[in-house]
Amino acid sequence: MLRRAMFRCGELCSRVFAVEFDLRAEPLYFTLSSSPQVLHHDYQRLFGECGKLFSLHVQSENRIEKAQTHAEIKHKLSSTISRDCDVFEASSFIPDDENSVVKGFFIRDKSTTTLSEDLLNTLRQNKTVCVFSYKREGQYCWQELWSPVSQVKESVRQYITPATAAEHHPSTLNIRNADVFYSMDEAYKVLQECTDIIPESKEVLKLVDEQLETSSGDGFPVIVIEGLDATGKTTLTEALRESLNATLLKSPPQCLASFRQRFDSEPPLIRRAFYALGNYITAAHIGKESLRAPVIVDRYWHSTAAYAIATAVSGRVENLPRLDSELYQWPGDLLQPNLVLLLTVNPEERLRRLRDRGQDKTVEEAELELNQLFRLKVEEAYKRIQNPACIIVDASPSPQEVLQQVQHLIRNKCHL
Ligand SMILES: Nc1ncnc2c1ncn2[C@@H]1O[C@H](COP(=O)(O)OP(=O)(O)O)[C@@H](O)[C@H]1O
Ligand SMILES: Nc1ccn([C@H]2C[C@H](O)[C@@H](COP(=O)(O)OP(=O)(O)O)O2)c(=O)n1
Repeated sequence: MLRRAMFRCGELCSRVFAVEFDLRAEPLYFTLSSSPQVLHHDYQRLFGECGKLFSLHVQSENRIEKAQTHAEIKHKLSSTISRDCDVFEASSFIPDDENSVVKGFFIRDKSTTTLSEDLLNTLRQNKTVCVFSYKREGQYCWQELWSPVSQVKESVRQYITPATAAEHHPSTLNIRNADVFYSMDEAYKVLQECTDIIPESKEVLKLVDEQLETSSGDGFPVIVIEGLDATGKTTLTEALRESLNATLLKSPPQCLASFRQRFDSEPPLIRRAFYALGNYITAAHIGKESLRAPVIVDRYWHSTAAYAIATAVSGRVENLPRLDSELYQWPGDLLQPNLVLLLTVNPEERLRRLRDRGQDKTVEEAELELNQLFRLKVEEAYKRIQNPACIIVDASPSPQEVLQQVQHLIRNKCHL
């Protein structure tokens, strides 16, 4: 019998484990079985190297607790563990089964110290954390529930059995209502669940309650400008406000500005729910303002969904939810704009603009590469969002030329 509620009896063997061994490649997938299996080359690289191997998963019925424990462990692993340790993201899931992912880490400790074991033992005090260790015998490797030497118990050996990739990348399985919210209620519930631990949640919910008098907007056109940081959104939206005599709004709205830093430090579940609610407040403002003048919006739901999806999905662009996935659909209860424009510039020009603003001067190579993967995923997710989809605008020319290009589009599409 397993000591924890985690991975209920019998369930363990129907699960696939995925270790993000190399971010540019597919994870390494394995299942468990009671009979030994010969491991081939890739698995030998992960399990065959010398050192101690562990995996650690967090499972709890309480999603806020689960998200926070996962974030704390991530922080502890990156700040405490020695340089001789490799830490990889690892998850366990039931293939193509929505919401089945249990997130965790895989730890390879090549040191001669007991630092990782001491740390794992501390983390294990938390009832939601489950630790497995891995042992080798020739070409075989097995997993068993880990406990410190002083408390060794009989544990069931489960042999590592190579598995193939499932149709949907595991990191896409838990996106709905954990990273992206498709109704206000779902995002609202998350903040309600954390009012005890994050008092600011109450204030945010109060602002949402006060603002929610949305008209569906039969008034002036509503134009959203989207794009990665430093693609020129501020420059363009200011120019459009002047030239169209428009009202300029943004999401998250000004009334949430003082809460942003607080929620940015929270795990994705809470952080994304905060941004989702920001869109509903902005929607209420749009509803009112569009009765008086055209409205320009600096970031809206495309940003919320694209960043959330790109952060949730690990590794390559190919791992994103498929083109026709429901995950790219606009929430049914959120006011739709008339036009969404996505500003794009090539990576070199964007870096130049960031540098001119005094940012990103000391980005290390590795981080640059990760940023590059992330940027590609955000842009691709932006382009896949539907109803309304965005129109791509090349924002590399001068501010004046970009403005003219956009004015032309607005005239054609919105008859302004
Ligand atoms: N079309 C453009 N050509 C060259 N530089 C630009 C252009 N648009 C904006 N910039 C500059 O690039 C930087 C980022 O622009 P900004 O409008 O602040 O982007 P965002 O709001 O998307 O982060 C600023 O220093 C701005 O002056
Ligand atoms: N409507 C919005 C706006 C921003 N976000 C999130 C998405 C990203 O995590 C950040 C991007 O913010 P960032 O500070 O880069 O943006 P600006 O510099 O304000 O253009 O905010 C969102 O989720 N929804």
